[in-house]
Amino acid sequence: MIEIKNLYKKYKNADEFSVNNISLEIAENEIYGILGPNGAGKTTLISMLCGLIKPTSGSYTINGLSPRNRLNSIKKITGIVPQEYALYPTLTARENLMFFGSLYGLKHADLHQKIDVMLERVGLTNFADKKVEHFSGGMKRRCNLIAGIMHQPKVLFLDEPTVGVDVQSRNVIIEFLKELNQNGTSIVYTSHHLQEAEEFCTKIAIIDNGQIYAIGSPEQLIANTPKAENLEDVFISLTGKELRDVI
Ligand SMILES: Nc1ncnc2c1ncn2[C@@H]1O[C@H](COP(=O)(O)OP(=O)(O)OP(=O)(O)O)[C@@H](O)[C@H]1O
Repeated sequence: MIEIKNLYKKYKNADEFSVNNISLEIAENEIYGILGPNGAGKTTLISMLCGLIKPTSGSYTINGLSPRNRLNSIKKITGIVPQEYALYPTLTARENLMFFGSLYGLKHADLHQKIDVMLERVGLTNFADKKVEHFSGGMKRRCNLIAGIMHQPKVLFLDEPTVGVDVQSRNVIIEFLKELNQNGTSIVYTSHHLQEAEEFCTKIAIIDNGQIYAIGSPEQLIANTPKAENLEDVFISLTGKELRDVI
């Protein structure tokens, strides 16, 4: 589904590579976690795969399509749920979703019905016509999520989809994502919530300093790390205990 070959990214004026020779294969229908400490390169990697920023070198294909000549086709089959809310605060949830749906070329009649179904699925029916600026963090995250999947993408990229939400919202988001996956959407996601990733992901790449440190299913990663009882133990063993403070 996704093949990444020797991908590098060095931002303008940066001394170091933020993504430093990453090669990965992500199979169809996987729930693939890209995990790493602050500044590891997760967002940079996902942003390149979404076509938001250009690699310095290296290549990737999604469903056999290369962004060099098929970026528009890639955009049609991928969905993005960014870390920052991609919602207009002064519009209502429904208005936001109408806007994103039309961007994806969905027809008006279908769109109304689809929005109702999606809002219901994430528990936002009663707030459909309220402005997003009044929403709680969890409500914004759930609305942000459906904005990214209005066109039923084959691949969905999610950058920390459950950050800053309560347990109830988290559960709704994760259950919704599992359902999407069961209906044929491959998922690539980043998170700092290791217990969530351990339960949710079918495969995980742990990255740091722009490089891959380990790849495997959660069970494989735990089994291959001496004394590890869970994914957090694996993570600490690979990336260390040092703080990653940068400004
Ligand atoms: N636009 C930019 N210009 C210059 N450097 C950047 C830019 N964006 C990110 N970086 C640097 O690239 C490195 C990787 O950052 P990135 O945001 O990809 O990491 P991350 O793993 O997503 O971190 P976090 O968990 O904090 O979101 C960091 O050193 C960061 O400071």
